[in-house]
Amino acid sequence: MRPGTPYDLAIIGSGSGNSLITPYWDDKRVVLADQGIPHTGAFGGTCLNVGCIPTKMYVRPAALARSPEEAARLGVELCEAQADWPRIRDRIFGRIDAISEAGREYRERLEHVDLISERVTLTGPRSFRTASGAEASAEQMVIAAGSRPVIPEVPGTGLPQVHTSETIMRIPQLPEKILIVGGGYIACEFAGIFSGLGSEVIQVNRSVGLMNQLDAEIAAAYSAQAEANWTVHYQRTLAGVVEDAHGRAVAQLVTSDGRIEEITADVVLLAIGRVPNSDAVGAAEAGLDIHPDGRIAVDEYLRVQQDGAPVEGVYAIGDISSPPMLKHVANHEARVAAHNLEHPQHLRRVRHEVIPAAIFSHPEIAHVGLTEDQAAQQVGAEHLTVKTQRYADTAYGWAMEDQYGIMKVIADSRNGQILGAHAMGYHSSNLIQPIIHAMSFGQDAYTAARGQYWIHPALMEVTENALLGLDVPAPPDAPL
Ligand SMILES: Cc1cc2nc3c(=O)[nH]c(=O)nc-3n(C[C@H](O)[C@H](O)[C@H](O)COP(=O)(O)OP(=O)(O)OC[C@H]3O[C@@H](n4cnc5c(N)ncnc54)[C@H](O)[C@@H]3O)c2cc1C
Ligand SMILES: NC(=O)c1ccc[n+]([C@@H]2O[C@H](COP(=O)([O-])OP(=O)(O)OC[C@H]3O[C@@H](n4cnc5c(N)ncnc54)[C@H](O)[C@@H]3O)[C@@H](O)[C@H]2O)c1
Repeated sequence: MRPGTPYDLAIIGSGSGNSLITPYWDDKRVVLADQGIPHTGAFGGTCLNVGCIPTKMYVRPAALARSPEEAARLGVELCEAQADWPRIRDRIFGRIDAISEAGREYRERLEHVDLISERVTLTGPRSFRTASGAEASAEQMVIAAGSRPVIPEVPGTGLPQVHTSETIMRIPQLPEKILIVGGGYIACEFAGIFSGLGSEVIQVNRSVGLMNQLDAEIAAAYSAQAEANWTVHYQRTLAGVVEDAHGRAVAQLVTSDGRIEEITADVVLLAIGRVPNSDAVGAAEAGLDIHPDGRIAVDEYLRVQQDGAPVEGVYAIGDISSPPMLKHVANHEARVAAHNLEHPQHLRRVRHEVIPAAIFSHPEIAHVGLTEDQAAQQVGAEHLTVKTQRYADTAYGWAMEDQYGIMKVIADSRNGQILGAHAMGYHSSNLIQPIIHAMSFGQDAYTAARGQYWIHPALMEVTENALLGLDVPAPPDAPL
């Protein structure tokens, strides 16, 4: 680091923050601070090292390991699947660690970029101090310091058998039995992975049902599938974990009627949410406005707020400030922040209207827009038209002998505006994309269904039929 003169740009966080260093900064001075991923010190943030990418690299082998069961339904006998965890793990991290390391080396080589591999704390909106005491300031700043797993304040979470998403993917062996605490994205994705690879999975959730934040029909359908695929216990809260004489974890759970229940497992995975790292960067102490859930407050241009007013040239992006903690949202915000840093006189707004997401569990879930309950509240239940299309009622669904796939689309029956879509089943994250497209570009359901050819008999006919099933008016000169 070069003490004294301010940098042109300071960035905290090498996840989405790393992509802000565009060629515009080639003749300027940039400082990028990242303390590294806990336990490995890896460069490049959550998605690459401990998030989206490695989890989905586990989802694929887990799906393959399930194929004998699916094949048998279609009359094909495959031999029993045998997952080789060390090989799966080493293939995944063999690729990821190399990419992370290459990213670090590239940044270190750049003359105009100083990389600080230390924890930093804001000393003001445009300045920070490193853990070793060096100070830096900059004309412009982006805070992209992400989020971290919530660790419940109960005894035993420090035991070596107890993991979060940051450590579970590097364990030495596939656990025979895993206890997963939580009923959201991370818990459900890992339940799908470990059950597919052959572990006995017990998932416990505080409330009744899994993925309760979703449309109620999809949450209920998913919960029923999960209950069929692995063991699920509801209304259990973790009270602590101890180690037994055989080195296994014994989780103590409080039931809804106050009893203590014990579950013994090889490993315990805690997946009960993530909190923004605003406290870890000292955002409140630096005078920035913080939402009650810990997110740094930003305006529509992603400028941080101080006493309700935007701070020029200081931005926050990604999990530290976004309501949805999703990589595609963080990426979009990085593009907006990159533009606004380079064009302070022509700021662009962030686009948060149509945000989709997928949960890569077994089955996979995808959603965009309002749930049916939210849509009813927003436009009135009497104005809704809703179609739930079963995969099993399409030609490709017959080919798959599909048993549970559904896509539900919700629209305003007065004008065909698509308000939301929710799907569960094979490749639902792909099948939903035409609806994301239609919603993003303001295309009504009638036109989206009939204004294009749909390849027959592709699985995408699920999406076509869901749209065709809505009771919406044909616009003037509608496609036939
Ligand atoms: C298991 C898992 C699976 C996921 N799967 C998906 C998915 O499939 N699809 C999807 O869209 N999203 C997924 N997500 C969410 C996604 O990973 C995040 O939304 C995204 O990575 C956030 O990016 P970011 O740039 O805000 O933060 P990060 O990528 O977390 O970057 C923040 C960086 O800041 C550093 N940092 C923090 N505090 C300091 C400090 N004080 N000083 C210096 N450095 C600091 C951290 O070390 C980190 O490298 C997943 C998350 C997890 C945990
Ligand atoms: N595919 C994806 O896009 C993907 C995958 C993983 C994570 N993520 C992102 O990461 C975020 C965090 O994921 P997550 O699964 O940890 O959080 P989550 O908010 O999705 O789910 C948290 C779960 O933990 C439960 N819970 C909360 N506090 C609890 C407590 N004290 N005891 C017991 N249970 C408790 C909640 O009821 C909920 O079921 C997600 O919201 C999502 O934005 C996205």
